[in-house]
Amino acid sequence: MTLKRFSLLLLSSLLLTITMLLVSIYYFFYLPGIKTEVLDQQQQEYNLLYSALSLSKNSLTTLCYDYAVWDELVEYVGNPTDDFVQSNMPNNAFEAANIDAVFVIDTNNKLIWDYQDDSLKSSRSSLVHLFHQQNTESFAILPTAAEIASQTVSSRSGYLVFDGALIYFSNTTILPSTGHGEIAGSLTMVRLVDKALINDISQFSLVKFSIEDAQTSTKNMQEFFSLKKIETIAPSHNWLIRNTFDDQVVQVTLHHKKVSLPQLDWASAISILLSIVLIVSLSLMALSRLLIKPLIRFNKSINDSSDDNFISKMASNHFIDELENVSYSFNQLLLKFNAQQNYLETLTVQDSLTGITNRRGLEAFTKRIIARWHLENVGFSVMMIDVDNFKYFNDKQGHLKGDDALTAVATSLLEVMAQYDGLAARYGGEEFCIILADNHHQNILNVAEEIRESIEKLHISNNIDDRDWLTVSIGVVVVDDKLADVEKYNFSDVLQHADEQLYLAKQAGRNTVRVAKFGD
Ligand SMILES: Nc1nc2c(ncn2[C@@H]2O[C@H](COP(=O)(O)OP(=O)(O)OP(=O)(O)O)[C@@H](O)[C@H]2O)c(=O)[nH]1
Repeated sequence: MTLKRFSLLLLSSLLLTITMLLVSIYYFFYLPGIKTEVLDQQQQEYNLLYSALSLSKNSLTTLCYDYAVWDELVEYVGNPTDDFVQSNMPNNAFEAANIDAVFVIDTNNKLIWDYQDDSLKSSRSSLVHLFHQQNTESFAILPTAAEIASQTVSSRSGYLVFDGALIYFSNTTILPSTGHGEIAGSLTMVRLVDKALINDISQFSLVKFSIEDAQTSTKNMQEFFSLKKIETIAPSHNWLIRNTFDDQVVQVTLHHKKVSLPQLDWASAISILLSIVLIVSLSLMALSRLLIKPLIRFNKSINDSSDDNFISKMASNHFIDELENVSYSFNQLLLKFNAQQNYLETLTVQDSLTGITNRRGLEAFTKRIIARWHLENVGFSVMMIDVDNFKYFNDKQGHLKGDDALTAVATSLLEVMAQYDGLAARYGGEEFCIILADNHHQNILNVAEEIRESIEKLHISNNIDDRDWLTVSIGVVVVDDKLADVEKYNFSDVLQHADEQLYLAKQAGRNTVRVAKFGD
């Protein structure tokens, strides 16, 4: 698998993983959290409504008891006076306490005094009638005759429907404040659960609710006045409130503020997905630019090198440190490799003893000269240089000294040739060859003489014949420009001619130069 494909695969799986992670977070963490939060809120709203409705019930019951168990009221039932009413039962006190009706009844169930709010005034007789009517043995609202006779203290409260409206009543036997003694009658207080009260409770509890007639489908509806746990999220929840005779009277509907779970917003989801795709694409581009492309270039430069044997340096200044290190190490390796290569190449064209170019190097150099000669008919010169009586030298002074002498001769040749356009090489054994671009007869003769003299001036001890120093004989051939039928000749012909001149130089007594024109 290519690196490009691998990174594409890697980033695709990254894209998939991020998407799945986001979806999982949404469904397994975010949504359940929100669900619990909404359920908690709905439960709190129910608890608040429960407390508020209970408070409105309980406060009436407490107030009724406080008034009923009171010596002055006992006295008043026995001897009703306007003074008592004016100073102790003012209408505005009941209005302030949200009490819509108050009835003081003696032990004979005779109405002694009553207060009714305007909303109930028109139904005054019917309300009292209702109390009496409902007062049976099984469902009593007022103390029964038997209870009065047996002086049984009673306290009753509950819901009733009156003229289609829900009322809450509380009835307590009138007793002296000690809580003992003869029952003087009973006190009934009524609170109308009308729109005004519902509004008050709504404002007080900050919960919106309504109370309506119980619908027909109340079979599975639960009782309101037993603290409930809300199990499901819904826009509203319903409960029943029964009247004191256990009839299903009204249903309470709590309208929740937070009613639904957040829906998946497709526009947001798509924009998140697009953002992820964008981020992943940018990452891919960055990865490609910073890592993949340099590696591909790196690979290409190595591959290309196998075709032309030339390895180019790897580009540096990479953003990724490791890549920079690889590039640096590779370039260092390349430097070492090139140095080795150069060294090996030098070895193939360098004479190991004298250090100057060997015969192979000479042939490589000659190719260019010969090419120009054949193609453009440009002339040149060749010198064959042979150390005189070298066998004798070796025999007398030893082979090692002979090697040193050859090295000294080669070095001297190099020094002289440094001034001229040409190449000095060891041709083999004690024989050297020089190729010069110049083909001016006199110039070449001068160069050859300079070489001959420079060797003699090395003063390498020889002691042969009458000569003290080691010398060389030189055979020179000058190849003129514009030679006729140049294509007929090759380099070996030139060398052979130079060799002939060398032979003549030896014949002439050695330590001498012989020059001839090629072709003569
Ligand atoms: N020390 C040493 N001797 C070498 C080397 N190569 C060739 N020789 C010697 O060079 C000598 C050449 O001897 P000859 O060919 O007889 O020629 P010469 O003695 O120089 O006589 P002329 O050329 O006629 O002056 C031989 O004894 C070779 O052994 C070398 O690399 N080192």
